[in-house]
Amino acid sequence: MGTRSVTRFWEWGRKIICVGRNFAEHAKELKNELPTEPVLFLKPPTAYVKEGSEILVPHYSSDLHHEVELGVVLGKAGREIPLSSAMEHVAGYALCLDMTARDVQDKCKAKGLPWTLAKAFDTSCPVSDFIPKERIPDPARVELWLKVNGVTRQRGSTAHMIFSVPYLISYISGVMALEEGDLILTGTPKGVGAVHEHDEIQAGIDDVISMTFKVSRRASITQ
Ligand SMILES: O=C([O-])CC(=O)C(=O)O
Ligand SMILES: [Mg+2]
Repeated sequence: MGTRSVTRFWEWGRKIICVGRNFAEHAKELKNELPTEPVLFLKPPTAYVKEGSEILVPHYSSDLHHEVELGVVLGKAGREIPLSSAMEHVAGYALCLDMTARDVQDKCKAKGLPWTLAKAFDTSCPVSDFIPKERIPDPARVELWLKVNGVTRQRGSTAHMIFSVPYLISYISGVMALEEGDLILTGTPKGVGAVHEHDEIQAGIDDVISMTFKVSRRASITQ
């Protein structure tokens, strides 16, 4: 492959590592306990969707939720990364949605099963353009917001994260090697809720970026 730039990280086919329950108010609204260490799950790179394409409700869900999150784009590989140098591994950021089939996730939770069907389906990871690191001098001071059909549903500051961006990088790198082009979704603030076919989702980071997606329904597979 010729030269490729991490500014188009979604084309690299690398890991998407998601952190759950990283905001106390969101853990509470879903009646989950506060985590004592980060809750992690994965999405495949086929989950990516960019502005101009639609978010598809999976055919097996009738309760698709939006979760607006700050994404961290890795610029440098590493394992067992110390907290003190964690930020050197960040190339930049992206505004992300962790689309979640909540009805399916609730069933998985009740049965103690993994969340793959609820979190990893095609179009479950809408992302903005790459945001260079300099545009966000402090990832603990990012104001995230999300509107559905013009009505504000989520607004929250990353100041309220339970585990900080450098801590997450260090922690995750002790579980799995981080690679250039990986994306870490850092968890959603409160206010998650359902979206339906024909809805318009608008999300943003104050003073930095915004993006818009339409919701459509995926046709069921006839077997
Ligand atoms: O609520 C969930 O499904 C966990 C999660 O992804 C989050 O907190 O961002
Ligand atoms: Mg999430």
